[in-house]
Amino acid sequence: MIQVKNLVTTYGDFTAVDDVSFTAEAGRVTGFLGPNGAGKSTTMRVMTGLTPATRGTATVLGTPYAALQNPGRHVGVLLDASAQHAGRTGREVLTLGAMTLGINNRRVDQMLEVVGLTQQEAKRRVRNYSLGMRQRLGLANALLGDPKVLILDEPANGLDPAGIRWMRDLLDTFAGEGGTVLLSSHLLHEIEKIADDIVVIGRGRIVAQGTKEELLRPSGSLVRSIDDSKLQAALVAEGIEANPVPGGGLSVDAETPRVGSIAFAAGVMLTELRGADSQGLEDMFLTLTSDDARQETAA
Ligand SMILES: Nc1ncnc2c1ncn2[C@@H]1O[C@H](COP(=O)(O)OP(=O)(O)OP(=O)(O)O)[C@@H](O)[C@H]1O
Repeated sequence: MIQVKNLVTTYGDFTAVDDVSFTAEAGRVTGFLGPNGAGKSTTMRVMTGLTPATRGTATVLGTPYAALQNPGRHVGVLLDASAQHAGRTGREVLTLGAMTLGINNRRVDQMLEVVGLTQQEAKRRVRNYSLGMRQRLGLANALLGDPKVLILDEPANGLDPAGIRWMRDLLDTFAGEGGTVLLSSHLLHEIEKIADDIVVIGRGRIVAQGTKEELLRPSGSLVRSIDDSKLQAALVAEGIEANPVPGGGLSVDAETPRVGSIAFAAGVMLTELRGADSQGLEDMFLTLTSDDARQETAA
């Protein structure tokens, strides 16, 4: 389990992470989603002891990362797949990793197989790896010490759709065996495919968190009737928000049975009543992204 509590990280007078709290549970894959510059990497760097917290705490398996003995045996970390030594072969990277962790060299071959790098590819220098291959190697490195927790910054970056599916299966298996996975991405559709739980961050603050089903669940209804104004008045009188939508009808902040019964009581005949589309998270994320894009353009 990973626990972040009221975490604040500042760079000079700039607050990159602003009172962030969330938990990544064991047995689940938690997606950490946010636009570029939202504070994901900074949070992960604090979790792994690379950047100090200004305030608040981040613990992994109940302990600050820096206090773990031989942390690679407990926590697998992949923060920047491009930062691996370009002059070493894939096999050398893993062999050195195994030596540092004090584990049997046999694990190198096992991990190469797990991440789908061939013996031939393992002999190539990392500078000649594609980004997707570097991600696979980084993941093999993170898995070397047979950890209980994985912290992965943008691990799907550079993977093709088949690679993303492969990663989802691998992380699902890891979590299925009781492991904790936290992975970041700036792409909603990537996170949607891989994660069970989602934490959304924007400009250093958590803006939403919950299970994927909760966050993507359609909420509200779309209703059309022979008298939308009368229906709107009846809904508003019950304290329910109802707004006209282009093309006719109302978008209503209530589930369909409640809308149906209010329409019935008000004597308004309905011509259409259905659940709204699951646009909520996507809309929120697009707003976050466009706000940040505007800021960057203005800067
Ligand atoms: N060492 C640093 N000094 C000053 N500002 C920094 C430093 N590192 C990060 N920042 C700033 O903190 C903010 C958060 O950056 P961070 O890298 O955590 O975002 P991110 O969500 O991981 O973004 P991306 O998806 O682009 O990787 C950004 O505005 C960034 O410019």
